[in-house]
Amino acid sequence: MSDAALRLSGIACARGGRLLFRGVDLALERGGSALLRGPNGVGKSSLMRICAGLLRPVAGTIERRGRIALADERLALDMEDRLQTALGFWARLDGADTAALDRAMDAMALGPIRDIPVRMLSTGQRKRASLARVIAGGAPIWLLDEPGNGLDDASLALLGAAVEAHLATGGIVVAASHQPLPVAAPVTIALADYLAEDAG
Ligand SMILES: Nc1ncnc2c1ncn2[C@@H]1O[C@H](COP(=O)(O)OP(=O)(O)OP(=O)(O)O)[C@@H](O)[C@H]1O
Repeated sequence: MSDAALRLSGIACARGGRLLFRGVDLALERGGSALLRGPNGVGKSSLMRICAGLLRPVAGTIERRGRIALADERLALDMEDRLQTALGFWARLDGADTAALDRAMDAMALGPIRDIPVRMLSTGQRKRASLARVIAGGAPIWLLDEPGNGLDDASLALLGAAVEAHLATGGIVVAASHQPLPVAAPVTIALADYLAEDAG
């Protein structure tokens, strides 16, 4: 992960023909983290998708060095599979071995529910499962959209520890969150400061 980087320069975003924000800059190198803040609908998830390469900005440039993993409200796990099987599918695609998957499941305390079908998981368990998918995948750049949603205090602590460990090994984390990102001194982007003039 030593040369991971994510750089945004002058990013502007439009959805449904409406300009949301513009002029967003961000430069993260290894061990760097950023927190996107702002009210509902300001464009946090849209900016995450731009970072992931899933949405094209209407202006600006983006440079990614290193693989990206995105965890958002889409669980992206087969509802009928057992949790471990569903996570194993992604681990294989990501080239992660069984030990990496086991470590990721341990990091999110998923061991006791590994045999439960995904569709039966609670809200917080699903969120932990999607975080385990990201952890197991080994991508240096994590994009976490509302990673704390639905998590109890113990699970929030697990999230904080996982993020801290990732940054300590040279990873990069961008989180859109209504809660504080559980890491020290992230770059904070308050998207409301970048509203386009015609975005009411
Ligand atoms: N596919 C789309 N087509 C048109 N408009 C969209 C589309 N996706 C999102 N939008 C609009 O873009 C705006 C920003 O949405 P986005 O999900 O990025 O906001 P957000 O800051 O993440 O909100 P929240 O805090 O509620 O999750 C919203 O007004 C939303 O309705």
